[in-house]
Amino acid sequence: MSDVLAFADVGVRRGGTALLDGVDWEVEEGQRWVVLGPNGAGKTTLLQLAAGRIHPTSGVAGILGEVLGAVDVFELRPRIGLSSSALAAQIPDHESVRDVVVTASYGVVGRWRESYHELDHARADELLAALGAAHLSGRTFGTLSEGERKRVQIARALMTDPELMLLDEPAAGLDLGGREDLVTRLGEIAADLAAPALVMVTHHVEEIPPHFTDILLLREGRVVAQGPIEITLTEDNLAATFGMELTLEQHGQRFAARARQA
Ligand SMILES: Nc1ncnc2c1ncn2[C@@H]1O[C@H](COP(=O)(O)OP(=O)(O)OP(=O)(O)O)[C@@H](O)[C@H]1O
Repeated sequence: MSDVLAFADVGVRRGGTALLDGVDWEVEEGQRWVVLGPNGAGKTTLLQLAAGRIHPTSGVAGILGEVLGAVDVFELRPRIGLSSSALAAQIPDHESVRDVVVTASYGVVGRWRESYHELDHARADELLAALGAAHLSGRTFGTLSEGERKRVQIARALMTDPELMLLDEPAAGLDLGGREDLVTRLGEIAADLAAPALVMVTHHVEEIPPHFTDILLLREGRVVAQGPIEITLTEDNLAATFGMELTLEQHGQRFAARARQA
C-alpha cells in the first residue's frame, strides 16, 4: 500500500502562533479518515496542507508520492478533490449546476468549453445522480439550498477522478434531514472500493459516516490521538480533545456524544 499522505513532524506557524505542531500522519490508499476537533484546533489548516494549498513551516509533508516544496503544486492539485465552503463561495450564482460539476475538469485539462466531450457531461450527470442531485442539474447554483449546494460541491470535487478527496465540514449548516441524507451518501462513497482516499473534517461525532475507517483527533494544533475509529474514538480521547467530560454512544456504525451529567 502506498502513502497518499505522509506528514512527518509537520508544523505551521503564523506570526508567533503555532497553528499545527509536530503532526505525524499517514493516510494510505483505501482509507477513509475523519479529522475531529473543536473550533480553532487546526483542522482546516491540516486540510489546506493536504490539498497542497499551503506549505508547512517545519517538517515534511508528502502528498501522493510528492513532497510539498519540491513539487509543482499546480500539477499536484488536480489529483486532489477539495470541497469546502470557501471554494463554494467562489462559484458564480448564475452558473448551472451541471456546469458547476463539469467545469471541474476544465482546469485540469485546460480545454475550452466548446470542446467538452459528451463523456464529461455524462460523468457529471452520473455524479449528480449518485449524490441525489440529478433533478437539480438545470438549476442555477445560486438558487440551491445549503444542503443541495453541499451535494453539488461533492459531485464537483469527484469530477476529476481524484486520488485523494478532502471534505471540510460537509454537513455544516444542514438541518437534521439534510445531514442524515449527506452522511448516508458519504457512507456509500466510503464503501465504494473504487472511491479515492477520503479525509473529512468535522466538529461532531454524529457526522461520522458509516464505513469511515480512521480518525485523527486534534486540539490546539496537536494530535491528541489517531488510528482506527473502533479503538481511537473513546470517551477519554474525546474528553482530551474537547476539554470536557463526554459520554459516547455507538449505534451500528454511527456515533453520538453529549456532556456527562453529574
Ligand atoms: N493567518 C493566521 N494567522 C494567525 N492565526 C491564524 C491564521 N490562520 C488561522 N489562524 C488561527 O489558527 C487556529 C487554527 O485555525 P483553523 O482554521 O485551522 O482551525 P479549525 O480547527 O479549522 O477551526 P474551526 O473548527 O473553527 O473552523 C485558529 O485559532 C485560527 O484563529
